Amino acid sequence: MDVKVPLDVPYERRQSYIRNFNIMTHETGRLALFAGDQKIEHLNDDFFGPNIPIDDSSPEHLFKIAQNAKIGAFASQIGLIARYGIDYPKIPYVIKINSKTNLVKKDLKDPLSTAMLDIEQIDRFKKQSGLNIVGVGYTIYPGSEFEYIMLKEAAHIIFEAHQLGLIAIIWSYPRGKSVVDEYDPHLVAGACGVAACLGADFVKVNFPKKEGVNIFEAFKEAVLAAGRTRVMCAGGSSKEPKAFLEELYNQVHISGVQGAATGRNIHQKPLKEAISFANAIYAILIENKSVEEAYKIYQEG
Ligand SMILES: O=P(O)(O)OC[C@H]1O[C@](O)(COP(=O)(O)O)[C@@H](O)[C@@H]1O
Repeated sequence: MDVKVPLDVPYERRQSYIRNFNIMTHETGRLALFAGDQKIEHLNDDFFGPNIPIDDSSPEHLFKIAQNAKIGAFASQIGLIARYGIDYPKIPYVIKINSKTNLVKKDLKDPLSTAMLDIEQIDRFKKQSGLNIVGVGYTIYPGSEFEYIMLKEAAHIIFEAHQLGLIAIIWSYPRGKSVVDEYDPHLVAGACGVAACLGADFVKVNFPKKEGVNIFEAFKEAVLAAGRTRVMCAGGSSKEPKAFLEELYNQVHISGVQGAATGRNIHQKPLKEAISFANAIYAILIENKSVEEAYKIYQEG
C-alpha cells in the first residue's frame, strides 16, 4: 500500500519507517496490536484470580502468545522484552515507554505517567539486542492536571521516534477530576484529535459508551477527528468471544477504525485458545473475514 510518511521522518529513514509500518500492518494499514503492558497498569489483577487460567500467571504466557499468534506487533515494557526477547526473537515489538499503576486513586490525584526511558536508549537497546523493535508507545491522559507534562513528553518521543523511522502509538485516555465521563464519544473523539496533533501514527482509545445512540455511528466522529492518525480501540475487560468479535467487526466496518489493541481478551485464556483468539481478531482486521469466519478460526484453534 502507499504509505504516507510524515515529514518528521528524515529522508534517510523513510525506508525504515515504511518497513516498520508494513511489518506491523501486514501491508494493510490496519494494526492488530497485542497489548501486554497491564502488569504495571493493573498490577496482577489482570493475570491472576478467578476465571483467569493459571497459564496467565507468568509473563512468559504473553510472549508464547505473541510468538505463535498472527499479530501485527506486541506492546510491553522494556524490562519484559529484554528478559524474554532472547527466547522470542521473531516478535515485532512496540516498547511502551511510560506506564503507571492504578493504585493511586483518581479522586485523590490526577493521573501522571512519565517516560521511563528516552528514544536514544531505545535505539541503543534495539542495536544491542538485535530485536525487531518496530515502534514505541506512550500513554497520555488529556484532562489530567498534569497533561502538560505528558503532552510535551509525547511530542518529543513521537518526533524522536520518527527521526529513527520508528512507528509511534499514543494511548489517549481522558482522565482526571476534571473529566466527567471518559467514555463520552465526543470527548473520545477529542482525545483522538490530540494524538493526531502530537503526530501519532496510531491512537488507542477506550471504546465510547452512550445510551440511546448507535455507538458505532457515534464513534465515526473519532475516526474523522484523527485524520491520518489511525484509530484503534482497547479491548477492555474480557468479554464473551463472539460478542467481542462482533463489536470489533462493527468498529472496523461501521466506525472505520484501523486496528485493535487487545490485552485481556487475548491473554486471559489458556495458551492454545489465546493464540486462536488472536488469530480470529487478525482475521477480521487484516484478512477481512466475517464474524462467523473469525469465530470458526477461534473455535477450531
Ligand atoms: O483503561 P485502563 O484501565 O487504564 O487500561 C489501560 C490498559 O488497557 C489497554 O489499553 C488495553 O488492554 P485491555 O485490552 O486489556 O483493556 C492496555 O494497553 C492498557 O495498559
